[in-house]
Amino acid sequence: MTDTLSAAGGTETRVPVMQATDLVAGYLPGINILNGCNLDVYPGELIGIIGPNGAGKSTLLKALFGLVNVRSGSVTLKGENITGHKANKLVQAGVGFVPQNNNVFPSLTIEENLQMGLFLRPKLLKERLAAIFDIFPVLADRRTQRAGSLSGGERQSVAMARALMMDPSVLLLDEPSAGLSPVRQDETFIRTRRINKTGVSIIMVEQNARRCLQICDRGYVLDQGRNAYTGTGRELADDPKVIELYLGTLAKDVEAESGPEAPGAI
Ligand SMILES: Nc1ncnc2c1ncn2[C@@H]1O[C@H](COP(=O)(O)OP(=O)(O)OP(=O)(O)O)[C@@H](O)[C@H]1O
Repeated sequence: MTDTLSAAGGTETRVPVMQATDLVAGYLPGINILNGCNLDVYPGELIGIIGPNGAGKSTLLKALFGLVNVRSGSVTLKGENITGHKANKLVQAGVGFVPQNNNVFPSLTIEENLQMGLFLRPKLLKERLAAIFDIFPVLADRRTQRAGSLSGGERQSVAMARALMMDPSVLLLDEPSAGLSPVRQDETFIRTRRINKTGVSIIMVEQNARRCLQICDRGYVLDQGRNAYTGTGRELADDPKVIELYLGTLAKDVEAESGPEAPGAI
């Protein structure tokens, strides 16, 4: 599906950067986790996906990135069908993915981690490192430090930076603030918005639903593998039903679970 906009002198048809239509997907035979999900992200948008534990948010990201078997429905990238394409092919086509856990190579330095993100186009290393260090200046200062010695927030920065090395059109972020203190969570959200402002479309799954809705252009509430509510971040954050069902305790729970983290993190 495309969106037709009025523009000076005529109409302009916008093609979504990425679009999922009626996605059904799951891990085990006969058990579907996604039960007909729909999602689209247009150029330059920051999309938030929220919902209760087990709703299928991470599974949706994995289905977009070819990491879980799509049983029916489709995924397109700039209008091209990419349903079921493998992750390496998707990276080459302009999709970046930052998983929630195990998202850095701990024994490698920060710079080596970033280099790994560009192994498909090593000739661009100097140029891409300069662009990334512009967004993450602290990574440049600490480029020789091993990723295994970094805090959770710092690792998250390295993982995001690595995914950006290929200069993706769309970046998929799986709970980037998970396990971080409130201050580090805030830094992560600000950084995510900054990356988005450089022109990268972003689809972000988040447990910190309120904060996610504050920064995203549009959001999707998933429940039991289906779209429950969709709207702008503001519309969802102000919707009494969404507040009652999904925001009331969720944000408080996440804040209570977040532990302190060392100062001076990236
Ligand atoms: N590798 C797997 N094999 C089998 N079942 C899985 C696998 N990964 C996730 N699931 C199941 O899929 C369901 C949805 O999980 P998913 O991680 O997508 O939910 P979520 O909305 O991201 O939840 P959370 O906020 O708790 O991370 C859960 O019931 C989970 O147990």
